[in-house]
Amino acid sequence: MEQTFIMIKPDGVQRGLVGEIIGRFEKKGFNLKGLKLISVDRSFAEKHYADLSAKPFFNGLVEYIISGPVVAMIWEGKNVVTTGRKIIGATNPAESAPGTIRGDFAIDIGRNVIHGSDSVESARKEIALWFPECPVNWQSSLHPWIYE
Ligand SMILES: Nc1ncnc2c1ncn2[C@@H]1O[C@H](COP(=O)(O)OP(=O)(O)OP(=O)(O)O)[C@@H](O)[C@H]1O
Repeated sequence: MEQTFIMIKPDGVQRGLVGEIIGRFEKKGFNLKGLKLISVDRSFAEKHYADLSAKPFFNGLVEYIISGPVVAMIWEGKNVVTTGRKIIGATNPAESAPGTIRGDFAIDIGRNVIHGSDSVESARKEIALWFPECPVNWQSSLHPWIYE
């Protein structure tokens, strides 16, 4: 089954949005396959955002991600990468629809609360980076109540 990497950024942790965000993914029907509260150092944050290293906001983005602990998660389910991005909302909260996480809880693009992988391939790379240990292997008993 498809997996995605979701990270609640330091502002989301500081603002007490962890339970709310996890609840949205759980209630949708996705399965939590990995979860940890972790502070990352500069070189790790630079590695995670390596694709954006040429962007003018790169240094600010790295400072933001290392400014406090983040919650790193693996979520699993059918189309979870694309649907996860829909649950999260547009990158710039000014353009995120109400009902999405960023639409409901964020104002500035540089404090947009959450990250979600943008493709199955990025999810694979990000899960390998953030969860080098083997995540717990379990299956939800709700499967037949969520999938036809
Ligand atoms: N113009 C900007 N100014 C400040 N920060 C920005 C800007 N554009 C993007 N960012 C930050 O960089 C992150 C990564 O940007 P990207 O273009 O990959 O968007 P995204 O894929 O929606 O976000 P994420 O990777 O966090 O899910 C954004 O979530 C945001 O925190």
